[in-house]
Amino acid sequence: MVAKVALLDIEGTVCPISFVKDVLFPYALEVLPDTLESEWDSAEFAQYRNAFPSEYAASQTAFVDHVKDLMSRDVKIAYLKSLQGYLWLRGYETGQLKAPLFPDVAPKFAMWGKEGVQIMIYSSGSVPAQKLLFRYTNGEPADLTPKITDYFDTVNAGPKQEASSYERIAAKYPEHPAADWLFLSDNVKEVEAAKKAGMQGCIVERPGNAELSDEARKEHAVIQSFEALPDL
Ligand SMILES: CSCCC(=O)C(=O)COP(=O)(O)O
Ligand SMILES: [Mg+2]
Repeated sequence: MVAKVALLDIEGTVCPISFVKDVLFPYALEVLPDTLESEWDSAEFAQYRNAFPSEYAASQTAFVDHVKDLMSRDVKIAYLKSLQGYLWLRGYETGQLKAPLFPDVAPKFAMWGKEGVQIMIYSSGSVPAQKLLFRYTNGEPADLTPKITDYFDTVNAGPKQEASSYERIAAKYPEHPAADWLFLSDNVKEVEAAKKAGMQGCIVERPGNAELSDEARKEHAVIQSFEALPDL
């Protein structure tokens, strides 16, 4: 496995799914009513409110009900992801939120840095939300953003289960053909899409992730820790 770019998913790959479901989502729902109360008509909040379908942007009650419904079904739609990033900002800045990265992640970032391997992120979370998560981690140093070259989400790259999204990402770096990229994710369909686009792919199996099928284990490389990755 020789790669020049490590392209990383977030949830279920660098941090537990439970951090997103049991910490980030409840935090967003907790601060939502007060945020709407104080910012509903503000110019800053307009970009988030106006991105919602008009029937939900019309009243605070409809807005909250829709956000709750989307989050209960873990719908990864761009306007929700964008709002979540905004709601999490204060939580990270005040120290209430800190991303619990798996212990093998930061050491691997350091190693890739030494080896000249570029680190890029591709998550359903919005780019601003991705930057917050890597800016405020439980690691030492806590801020891993200086090690990350670029960030991709469903807005600037497209859906994560489509090969065309990975082609778009690779095309931004003509010096790195698709074969130079290694995509790491907990999601089998995402890894299959990356491989279809010509990237290398590997499934990351973390505690709390969905069970992998025998077929997925046969078809793809599966690791439980970044330590298991050979030097790139
Ligand atoms: C980086 S924001 C928090 C995670 C999140 O909201 C999300 O949807 C993560 O999905 P992923 O594509 O990283 O599995
Ligand atoms: Mg994931």
